[in-house]
Amino acid sequence: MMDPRLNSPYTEENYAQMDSEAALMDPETDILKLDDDVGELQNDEILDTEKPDLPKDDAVDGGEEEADDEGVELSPDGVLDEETVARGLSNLGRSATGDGQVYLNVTIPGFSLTDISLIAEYEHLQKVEIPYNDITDLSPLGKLKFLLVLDASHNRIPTLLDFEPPANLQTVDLSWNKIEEMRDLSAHRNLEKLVLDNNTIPAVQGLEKCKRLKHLSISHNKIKKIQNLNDLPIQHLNLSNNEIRMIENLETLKYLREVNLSGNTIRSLSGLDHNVLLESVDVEDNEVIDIVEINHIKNARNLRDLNLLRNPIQELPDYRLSILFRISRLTTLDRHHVKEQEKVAAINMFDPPREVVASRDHIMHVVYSFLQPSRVWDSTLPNIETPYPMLVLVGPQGSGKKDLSMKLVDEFGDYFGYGISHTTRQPRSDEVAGKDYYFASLEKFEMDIKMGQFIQTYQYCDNWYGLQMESVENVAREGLACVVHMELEGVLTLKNTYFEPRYVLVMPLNAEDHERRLRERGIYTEDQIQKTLKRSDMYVKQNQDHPGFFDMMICSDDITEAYKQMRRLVMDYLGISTTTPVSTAAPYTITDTREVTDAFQGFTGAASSNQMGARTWSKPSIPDSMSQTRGPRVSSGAPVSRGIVEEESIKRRHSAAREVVSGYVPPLYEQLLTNYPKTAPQTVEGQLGLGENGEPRAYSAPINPAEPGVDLGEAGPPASPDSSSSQTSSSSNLSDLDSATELQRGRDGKHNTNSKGLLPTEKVNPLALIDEQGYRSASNTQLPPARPPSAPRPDSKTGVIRPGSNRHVVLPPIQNVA
Ligand SMILES: Nc1ncnc2c1ncn2[C@@H]1O[C@H](COP(=O)(O)OP(=O)(O)OP(=O)(O)O)[C@@H](O)[C@H]1O
Repeated sequence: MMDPRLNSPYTEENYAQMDSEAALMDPETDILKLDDDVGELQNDEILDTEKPDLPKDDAVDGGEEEADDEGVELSPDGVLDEETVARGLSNLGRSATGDGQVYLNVTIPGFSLTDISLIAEYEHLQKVEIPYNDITDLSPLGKLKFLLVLDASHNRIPTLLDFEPPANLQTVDLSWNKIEEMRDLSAHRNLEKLVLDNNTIPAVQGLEKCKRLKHLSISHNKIKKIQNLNDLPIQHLNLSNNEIRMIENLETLKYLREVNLSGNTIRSLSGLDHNVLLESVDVEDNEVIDIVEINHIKNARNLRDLNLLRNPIQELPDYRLSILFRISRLTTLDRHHVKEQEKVAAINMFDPPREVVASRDHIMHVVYSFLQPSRVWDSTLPNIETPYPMLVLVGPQGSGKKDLSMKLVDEFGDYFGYGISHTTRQPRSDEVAGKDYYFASLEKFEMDIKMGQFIQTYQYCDNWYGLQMESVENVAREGLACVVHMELEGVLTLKNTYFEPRYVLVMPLNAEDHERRLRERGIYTEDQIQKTLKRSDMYVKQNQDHPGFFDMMICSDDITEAYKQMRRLVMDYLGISTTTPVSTAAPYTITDTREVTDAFQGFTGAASSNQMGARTWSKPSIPDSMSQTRGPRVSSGAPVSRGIVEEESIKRRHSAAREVVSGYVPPLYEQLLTNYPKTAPQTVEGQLGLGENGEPRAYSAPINPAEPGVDLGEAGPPASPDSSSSQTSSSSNLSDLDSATELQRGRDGKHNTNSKGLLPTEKVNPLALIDEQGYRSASNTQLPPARPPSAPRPDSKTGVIRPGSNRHVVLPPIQNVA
């Protein structure tokens, strides 16, 4: 057998041949490895991939001797012999001195070696693997000047690296030995990886000069305190299964990427706050109990792997989602791969997007309402033609939307009623229960939720707000469109319902004015003011990010101006001349009923021929069928000015017609960018009514509080015009009214009148109407039970008109009239 200690067992010829083949050889075979490669060889890999997987028990104990197949005894009495070394050599390559070919590695596991003196003669070895022996003395290694990698794990070595240091020793595995303490390793300053697992080391020390140490593992020892690691470039630190109680002195480990502190008695993750490059944290089997501990590793932007198994924190409800919510970038948690769905679930659970909250809110109310005995809300029942008309003023607190709503209802009481929300907040001194809000205790509010009463609810500044179906229905039953005001979240819920309100964003654009207004009210805390101001940005963003979400925006910096704008808008809806006041408080005179009729008709004509969309507002007073008979709008010989919507619509149609005739097809981008209204222009039907004998009057039903069967509740009905004042206002605008009355004539030309000779929508109590139809209402405030499927549907032919949705007047869409 050739002497393996020789520099080159091969001739120059062989070497040349090997040199050329080197690149082709499989590195796995471990037959040929040039010395150039050794330097680049990842020491970790060497240890990991080449270390024989020999459990300690399998190692040959002293006394037993190895023999090969031919019966040759290897290293008798634990003394390393040449034959054993020869068999363990591998990786032929250029020597570090560059003067020949040598074996660079030796692997001699499990030979019960106690004496390795012979190894000193193989001075070119760069990698020595001698695990699973009984070695106590490594001093012969001092002769291996070129040693880079040492694996002497599973031996009986009592002292750490107690031999003359090879200049470049980089990787050392001395796990499973008898080392009782760490000594000064200043001499091994090129150490990059040191593994000292399963010894009995009580303290980390002696590493101060190891300025290249990247990997330190001292698990299963007796370490009580993390210390003496300052400023080391450690990337992987394993101090698992020690007696460590707190994480400390790691802040200077700027390169720390992986830390394993499992199997200690650590309660807090504080101490990891500054290790921002952490990718993996393993604190399995510790005493981490509080979810807030996670905050200490939140700053680690690269953290992907976290193990908190066997910590009390696992007992927390929704523990896994809580963690994922706090650190959503994790890919592995508690050794389990994190699924995308979990991350979504975590966000939906702990910080759900407003849309999700709204959907849940909606689902909750739908479910609770289904759990109640089935009810049909006639007046707001959706139908294929038009939804029930609602106007929602939305904006941040203090934007003035409530004032605008109230004022609108005051002035346009013939058209709008105020939808009173419920709230758990305390009434203010100037507020009237049942007018501003229905004030309820939290218990009552919750009970109402469970009773399926709400359409939507929202918690704002610790108080609950909600709109009940009955509030809307109360307004609808009067034949009025409902005006409500709410925060954005309420709108998001409403958008899930079958209601299709128009949404007007009332926005104070000047933050300072807004703040001043909030402060002047003197009812908000500083926190509330700040929250409100912050939420203003949210409204602006919502408006920008979701074009069309709001049908219109009104700047409410100047509330008077805002109301003017609102008023114009509403008058435009209603087709009322903008030059004339409408309220009984500020009546205006209609000089020529024709003008009114014509105005309405013109409005109808324009919009009805507009095919841009289908969403409409309805006013449940006038049969649709009648609304189609109107002619063009002319007033007193002069054309009545059209609404802006109408004008725009006509312009668009004319231009479209011209383009079609001329064969012009707009390019795609133009089609895409054309700023059509987000909401569809509609057919405008009877909004106006003619009184009997040609008298103009309000067509909507003035509710007489004294009238039996009508319970107005605590606060009475939503603002509703007084019928006498309406009637006497031949002056009263409601230019509309003339034609509306006309429209309310039956198909046979007769009025659908009740016993008092009034139009059903004017005097008929909807509840009485329901009773007439055989429905019973337990109390006046209660709505009727569901109509049995077999029950005849009330219709105008029988002279009884179902309140609400079977009669429609349609309002045009909101356009910015500014
Ligand atoms: N049903 C509801 N759903 C959601 N938000 C609502 C609802 N009812 C009222 N809100 C809104 O809750 C917020 C707080 O109501 P509150 O009555 O305390 O407001 P405010 O201080 O009077 O301010 P504002 O003048 O804007 O109404 C307001 O923005 C209000 O519009």
